[in-house]
Amino acid sequence: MIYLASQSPRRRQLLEQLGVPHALLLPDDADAAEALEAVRPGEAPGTYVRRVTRLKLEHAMRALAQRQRPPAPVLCADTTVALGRAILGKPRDAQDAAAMLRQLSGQTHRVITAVALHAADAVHEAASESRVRFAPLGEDDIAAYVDSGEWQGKAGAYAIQGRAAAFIAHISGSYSGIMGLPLFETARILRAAGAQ
Ligand SMILES: Cc1cn([C@H]2C[C@H](O)[C@@H](COP(=O)(O)OP(=O)(O)OP(=O)(O)O)O2)c(=O)[nH]c1=O
Repeated sequence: MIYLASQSPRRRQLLEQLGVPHALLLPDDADAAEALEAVRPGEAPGTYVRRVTRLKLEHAMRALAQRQRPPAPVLCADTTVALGRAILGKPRDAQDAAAMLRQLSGQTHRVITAVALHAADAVHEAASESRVRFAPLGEDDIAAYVDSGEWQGKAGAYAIQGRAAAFIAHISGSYSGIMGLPLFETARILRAAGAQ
């Protein structure tokens, strides 16, 4: 059994796909968890996503120690959308979501997901980077998508596993990584740690 330190239902679903028995380790304070995701000025997307993943892991390890739950490996992840050097996080509101979708329209961006696992006093890390090409979007496409609410809580304001699939002309890389948990890399670090 491992702990999945994540509030994301997608990550839970993806880990189930691997058949890894797990329990959830959720933060007591959602605002503190959100604060971990602040971007430093000038930080490159790959550096950012790895740093935030390590912070999430440290946060989760503290929660585990405080709650006196049985020890087991702890897994966490972070996903970010990068357009050039610009980091597109989760949109603040509908307007912000529409602005992100306008930026992504007709462009290729990267989706980077880092994973980190604490097991037997060692930390194992991996990351996947994918490229995603959006078709040009009309204002009507953007308005309908924003109305659907699917952008909420999604890096870059879209979900490949949802209606935004209709916008995506091409991907190269890891579909599960774009969704939030790269299964190839996750399985590899679980095996390396003897956790699977
Ligand atoms: C690009 C993209 C992102 N996403 C989601 C995955 C992540 O849940 C979210 C990025 O936010 P994250 O901060 O990586 O994760 P989270 O806050 O949802 O969960 P936690 O930190 O508790 O683990 O965007 C999709 O579901 N589909 C997509 O196509």
